[in-house]
Amino acid sequence: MTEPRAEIWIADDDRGVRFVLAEALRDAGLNVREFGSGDEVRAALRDARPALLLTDVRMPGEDGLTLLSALKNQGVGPVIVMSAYTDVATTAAAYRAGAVDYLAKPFDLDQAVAAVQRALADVPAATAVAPPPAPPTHALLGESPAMREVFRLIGRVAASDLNVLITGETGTGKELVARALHEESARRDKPFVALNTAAIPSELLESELFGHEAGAFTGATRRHAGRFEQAEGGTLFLDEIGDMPLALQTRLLRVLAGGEFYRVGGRELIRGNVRIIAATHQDLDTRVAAGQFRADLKHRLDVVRIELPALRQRRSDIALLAQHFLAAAARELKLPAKRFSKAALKAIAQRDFPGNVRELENLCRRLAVIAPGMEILPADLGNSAASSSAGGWTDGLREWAVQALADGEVDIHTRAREALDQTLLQVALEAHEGHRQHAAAALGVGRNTLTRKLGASRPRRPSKP
Ligand SMILES: Nc1ncnc2c1ncn2[C@@H]1O[C@H](COP(=O)(O)OP(=O)(O)OP(=O)(O)O)[C@@H](O)[C@H]1O
Repeated sequence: MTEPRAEIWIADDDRGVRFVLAEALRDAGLNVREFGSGDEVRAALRDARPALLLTDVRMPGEDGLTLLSALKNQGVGPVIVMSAYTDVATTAAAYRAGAVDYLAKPFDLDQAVAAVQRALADVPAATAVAPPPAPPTHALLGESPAMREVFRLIGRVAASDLNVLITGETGTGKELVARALHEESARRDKPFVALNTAAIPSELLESELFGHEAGAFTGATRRHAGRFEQAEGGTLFLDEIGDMPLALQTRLLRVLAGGEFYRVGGRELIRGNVRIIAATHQDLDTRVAAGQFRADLKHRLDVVRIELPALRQRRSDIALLAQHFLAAAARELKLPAKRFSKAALKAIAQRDFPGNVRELENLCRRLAVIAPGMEILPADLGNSAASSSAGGWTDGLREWAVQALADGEVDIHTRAREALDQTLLQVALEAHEGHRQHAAAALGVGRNTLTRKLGASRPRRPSKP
C-alpha cells in the first residue's frame, strides 16, 4: 500500500475516464488510486484518507454529490467534481457541497492535472459552507461552451457576497443570470429585488432606491421604503446601470462603501445588508472614458464580471432554446404541442437574432400560435419573423435613400433608424393601448430597449413607468 496522505483518489464508474486520468496524474508524479463507485470510496475511507478526491457526479449507487456531503469533516482533502452535466444547478450544488473545482466532461487532461495541482497547492482554502439545497426556480439553459463557462462562473461566485457585473446585449439573459446567482446563494430565502435604472425617470430614481420620508417632496404623502430596504438580507439587481445619472452614481458609491444610507428627507441612518448585482448592455469602460460613468463606482460593481455572449455567438444553443420556448408557450397558452422540423431548426439556428434570446422566445411564442401544422416548417418562419421581405416598405426606403444621398445629406442611417424605431414603437403602443410591456413583447424587443428608444425621442415624463 502507498502512503495514504499522498494519494489522489479518482471515483468514476467509467473505466476509460479513470484510466486516462490516472495515467495523466501519474505522469505528473502523483500517487493515484481508482474507485468504480462512491461505495468503494466509503469502504476505503475506513483506513485511509486521500490528499485529494476527484469524483464523478452520476455513478451507480451513491452519487458523487451525496458522497461529497458525507465526506465533510472527515479529513478528506479537497474534492474536484467531474461531470458531463454542466447546468447551473449541478455546478452550484457541487460547489455548495464543498467542491473546490468543477471539471466539465469531456475535459482536457492538462486542464485536469492543472486543476489537481492548483487544489493541492491551495489546501487551506478547501473548506466550504453548505446551506441546504433548494430547487432552483430559474431555468437558464445552454450547452454551448460559452454558456457552460457562464454556469461554472455562477456556481463559483453565487455563494460569495461579491458584487457581480453582468454584461451582454439586450435579451441575452442578464436578469436570469442575476436570479440564478441569487437562487444559488445563501440569500435565496430573502428577497430578490430588481430595479431598472433606464425605465425610471431620473428625478424619481433616488427615492426609488433609498426610499423617502413623508413630506420629503411634493407628493410624498407617506414614508416609502426604497429598493435597498426591500432587498434587505437579499439581492438588489440594478439593471441598465450605465444609464444611472452621475449624481446618483455618487450617492450609490457612498452607500456601497459605507453600507449605510438615509431615506430622502430622512434623518435616520439605515444600515443595509444587500448584495448588489448590476447589469449593463453598454460598455462601461467607454462611458467611464467619456466621463458619463464614475470609474470608482465601476470598480466597486465590477468585482466579478459575467459576460453573456450574443445568441449569434452561441448558435449551438439555438435549437435547444427554441424547442424549450415552443413547448413552454404551448403549455402556457394551453395549445397543442407543435414540433420543429429538422430543416426549420436548422434555418432558425442560422438567423442573427439582434434581440437575442428574447427575440427567439417571441418568435417561438408566435409560432406556437400561428404556424398552421403540427410540424413547423422553414416556410412558417418567414411568415412570422420580421424579415426584410416584410412588405413593399423597403422600396419606399430605397427611393428616399437614393434621393437623400443625391442631395448630399449625411448621417441618413441615424435618421432612418430613428424613423423606423419611432414608427414601430408608435404602432405597437397604439395596438396595445399604451401598455409598454405588451408593445415591447409584440415588437420582440426588451422593455428596456423600448423605454430607451422612447426616451431618445421625447423628454421623460415624471410619472410612474
Ligand atoms: N439561457 C437562457 N435559457 C432560458 N431562457 C433564457 C435564457 N436567456 C434568456 N432567456 C429568456 O429570455 C428573455 C430575456 O432574458 P433577460 O430578461 O434575462 O435578458 P436581459 O439581458 O436582462 O435583457 P435586457 O437587457 O433587455 O433587460 C427572458 O424571458 C428569459 O427568461
